[in-house]
Amino acid sequence: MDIITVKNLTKQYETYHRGQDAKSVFKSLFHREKSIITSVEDLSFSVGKGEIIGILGPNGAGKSTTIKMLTGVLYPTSGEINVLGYNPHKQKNQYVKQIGVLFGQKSQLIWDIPPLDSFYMNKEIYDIPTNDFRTRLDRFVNMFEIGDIITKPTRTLSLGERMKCEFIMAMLHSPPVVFLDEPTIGLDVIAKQRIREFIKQMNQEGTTFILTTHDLEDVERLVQRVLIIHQGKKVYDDKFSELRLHLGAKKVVRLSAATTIGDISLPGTLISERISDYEVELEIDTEQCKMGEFLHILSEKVEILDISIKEIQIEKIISSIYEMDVG
Ligand SMILES: Nc1ncnc2c1ncn2[C@@H]1O[C@H](COP(=O)(O)OP(=O)(O)OP(=O)(O)O)[C@@H](O)[C@H]1O
Repeated sequence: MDIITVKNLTKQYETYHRGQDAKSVFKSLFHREKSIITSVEDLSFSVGKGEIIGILGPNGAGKSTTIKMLTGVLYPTSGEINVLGYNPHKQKNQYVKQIGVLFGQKSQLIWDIPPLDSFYMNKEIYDIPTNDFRTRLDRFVNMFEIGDIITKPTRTLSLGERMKCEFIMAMLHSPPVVFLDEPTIGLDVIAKQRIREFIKQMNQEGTTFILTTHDLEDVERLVQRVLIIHQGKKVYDDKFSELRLHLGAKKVVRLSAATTIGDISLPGTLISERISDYEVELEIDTEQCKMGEFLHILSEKVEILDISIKEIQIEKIISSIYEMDVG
């Protein structure tokens, strides 16, 4: 069952040219030339209940703008958004109670007071019954093991501690849909792991998550479906597991040899990086060149010292999708 539908969503920003040099900056004080930036263009997708969907794309692709429109922070220029039957920007007051929001770069906690006081503030804002509030708070604090820090002023907390508290802020009213914009940005490996476990647990209990991230480990560990946007447009929307198929059956081979490695002219084989005369990284399309055949021919050409065979990196697959779109 779809609980989010987005149809032909477009967002344009109006900006004014100021120019680079002093003369044009001065001129712009009297006459400002307007220009339009299209951040999101004709974007359509839907999200089913219980999904974890990742919105990916390079810097400036329009991910945050999309999340801001979905959460009702920004008005779309055109198009439609329906989340749980609500129109986010038109029914904002009722809508905010249905969703949780976390912007990795922007805090919802109040800097000078302890997180616990901010949690109590949300209890009032969201009308959370006292018993539910206590049960959820106890549970989340135990899950994150942060019982000892929630009474310290927020400004004294580490980034990881603060982010865990931000998650609690976003989840205390038990929203069915949660939007996360860069939820693990700047965190260490352990904190990232904790946060991913938390998201997974909440998802298993029925929460739908829509997240943006540049962290491909978030994607590999959490996300079931990816939506890739580039220059505001959707360029990919499918299961994460299908992403690998996009580049065919490619493998990466790291090879070091006792002798100089010259050109390896085999169909479906390409030297992707030459580290030295004796060490290279190759990309092999195993549909065109079987691994056994490759190894056999290779061993006739060079004296192999070491070899490793890996799956192609997910970064490469994703950037190949942007590149295809760029043409
Ligand atoms: N308030 C604004 N006024 C004008 N242009 C804006 C505004 N906000 C965003 N943009 C532009 O819209 C485009 C998309 O920005 P957005 O922040 O949505 O990208 P993003 O995919 O989230 O990028 P990043 O990964 O860097 O966070 C960019 O070109 C950005 O400069």
